[in-house]
Amino acid sequence: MDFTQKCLFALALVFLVLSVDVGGGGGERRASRLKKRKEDTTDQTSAAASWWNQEDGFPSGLGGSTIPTAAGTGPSSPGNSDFFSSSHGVLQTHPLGGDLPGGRSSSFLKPLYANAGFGLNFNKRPNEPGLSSPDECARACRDDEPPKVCYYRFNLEFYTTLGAACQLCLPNATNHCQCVLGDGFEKGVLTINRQIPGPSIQVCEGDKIVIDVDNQMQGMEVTLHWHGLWQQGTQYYDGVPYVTQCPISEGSTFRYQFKAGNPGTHFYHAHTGLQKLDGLYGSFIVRQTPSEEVHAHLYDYDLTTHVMLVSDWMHEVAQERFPGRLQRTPGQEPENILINGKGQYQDPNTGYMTNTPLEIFTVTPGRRYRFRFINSFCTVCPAQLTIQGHPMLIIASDGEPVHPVVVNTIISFTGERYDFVITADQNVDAYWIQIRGLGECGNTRAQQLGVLRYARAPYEPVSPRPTYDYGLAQGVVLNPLDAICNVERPDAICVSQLKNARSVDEGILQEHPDVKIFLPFRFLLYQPEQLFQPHLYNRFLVAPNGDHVISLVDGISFVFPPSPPLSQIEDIPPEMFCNGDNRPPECGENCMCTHKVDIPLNAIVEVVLVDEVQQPNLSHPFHLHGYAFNVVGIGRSPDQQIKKISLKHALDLDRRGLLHRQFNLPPAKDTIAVPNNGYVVLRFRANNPGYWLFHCHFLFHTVIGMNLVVHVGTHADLPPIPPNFQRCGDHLPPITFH
Ligand SMILES: CC(=O)NCCc1ccc(O)c(O)c1
Repeated sequence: MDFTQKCLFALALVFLVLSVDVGGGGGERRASRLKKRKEDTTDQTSAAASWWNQEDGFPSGLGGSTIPTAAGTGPSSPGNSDFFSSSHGVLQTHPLGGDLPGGRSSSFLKPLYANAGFGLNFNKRPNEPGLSSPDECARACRDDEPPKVCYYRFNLEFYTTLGAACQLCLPNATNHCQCVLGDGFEKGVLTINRQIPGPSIQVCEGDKIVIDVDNQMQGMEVTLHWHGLWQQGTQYYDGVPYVTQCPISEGSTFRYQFKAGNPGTHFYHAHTGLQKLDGLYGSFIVRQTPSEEVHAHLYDYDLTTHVMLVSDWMHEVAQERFPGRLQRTPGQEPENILINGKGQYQDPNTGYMTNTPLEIFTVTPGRRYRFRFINSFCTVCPAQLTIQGHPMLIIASDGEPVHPVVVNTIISFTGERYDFVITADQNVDAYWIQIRGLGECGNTRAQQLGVLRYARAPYEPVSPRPTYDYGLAQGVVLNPLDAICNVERPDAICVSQLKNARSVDEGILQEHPDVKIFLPFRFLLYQPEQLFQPHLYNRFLVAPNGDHVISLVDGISFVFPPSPPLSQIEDIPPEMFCNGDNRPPECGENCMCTHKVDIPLNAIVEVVLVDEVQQPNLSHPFHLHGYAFNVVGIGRSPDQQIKKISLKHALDLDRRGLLHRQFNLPPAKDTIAVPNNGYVVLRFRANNPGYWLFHCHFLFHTVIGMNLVVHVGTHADLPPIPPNFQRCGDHLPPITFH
């Protein structure tokens, strides 16, 4: 395809966008368009609010995924996908020069990291010297260069997909044009700088990060959590509401500032309520210099554009599903999946498919590419990633390097990250990338496609699209759902069987830890007559099967205190805190309090998570803030006659030495799925003082209490509270009317 053709296709897209009904655009036009839709489609309700493949759209067979990138930086010009390139795994600015990283990406519609913090907001940038822009920070890391101070400004708003901004996206737009397409379905969302995902933060280890979060969401409070960053020395900026900070109130700006202390593929997301599901998330990559990066020799390129962030996507705002409906799509299953915010949607009733662009990752033949995969799901569905014809060499999980292992399919859970290397050694062509939602997503058959495209190849593979039921061949699977992890097998490997590529703290490998904590977790099932009584307002979730439940960890359903213990411990009534050994009196099965486990600083801690949920298909991923832990064992009961694991049984297995533990380079992670009807043994050295949330990373389980706080050290171990740190809490003065 030559340049003129590319422009034509781009123009076709713009016209198509213009044909989308954006409302308020003249009654005549609107009426005639709606009429046209009537002829084109059978389902009026969904078609009227969607970006469907219409007969007058793209030439047939081309679809949205054929859209070229920005003029002059299109993937068909040789080598231009290698904006950062090197032959030694070093990230360098490509000699083609001229363009800023923000000016190119695999789609002109939404560069991953364009313009974060500048542009119209430029006047709000602090007037301080020495701040670097997002583009300046997304660079090749070098030993001979001092760290930068990377400044980001995040504007959080209510927003809408397919809005009027989508008419303004020109093919040569170098800035983000504020059009959020999602999967082509029109709906209300929450955005950061009018992008989903939000701006990509890409820095070097040791850089200082400053992020001004301006909350302009009407009637909402918010915090952002930097998932995977340990916040050593900056505990106050971990972003957990009522644990490490007061939430950012509407209209105010909160400045997060911390060092990019631990390298790797991380991400960020809202930690308040259900906002993450509505669009508040983005990638956070901390690169190393080639001399520090243990796997630098395994790849040629580590591109800013080869971040693959996957998220689940609903066609309504998240609150519609919490506590949840009984009749109309009960439960919390997502309608779709997005790859870097992009995708298409096929209406299961009409068969109509939107023609929004798919995400395209461009590679040059013969080269080796590092991909950084981030699972930013909210629901319970595991995500299965397969790339047609391209095995993946796993080199890191949750930012922590492992000994390389080749797999063909990765199964991951929300909060996990996997780094892998792909070699572009196949025919110059385009290849499908398939993300399938497993588990409960089998009901909606949610899946998404992307494209791995060799430079100068077509934009869409010629092979048929993999479908949910006839997908790409799985081959060797990382993290099989059967979780048989204590044996070598030809068809699969578990993340717990990967070997740590760094040395492991000797203390972790001792037989006996200093502290050992068993944490069983389950749901508490309510009968409606227990729940719906006068003056009783217990929270609950309506599960897909109609069950009304809350979550319990060690018999406790976590509630947030009114103030953050980190900054306002004196404002929290001491009786609010509890744990398995100190339950509130007479709470019975329904104990609601601030579950807090105290750990001495520097202790070696072992946690045994035990799945007492017993819901087939559900494996709960637990995420620990402030740390990476070593995964020492994953398993299920070896006793054939024991059908269901329980705390009692896990304790018994441990006494008999039958809990699976292996001490040969256990991998480090910060998020680990506890297999259904199984357990996980993890260990860490409690060397980071603070109040660290430890929780199931399923969003709807977090809001019904599947959390606890790991409190490490004492207040004397903590850095001082930042000046003018916000305060919050109850206002309960004496009643003054006498
Ligand atoms: C008593 C019980 O455990 N009921 C099942 C509750 C449940 C909750 C959330 C889900 O996603 C799910 O599939 C099922």
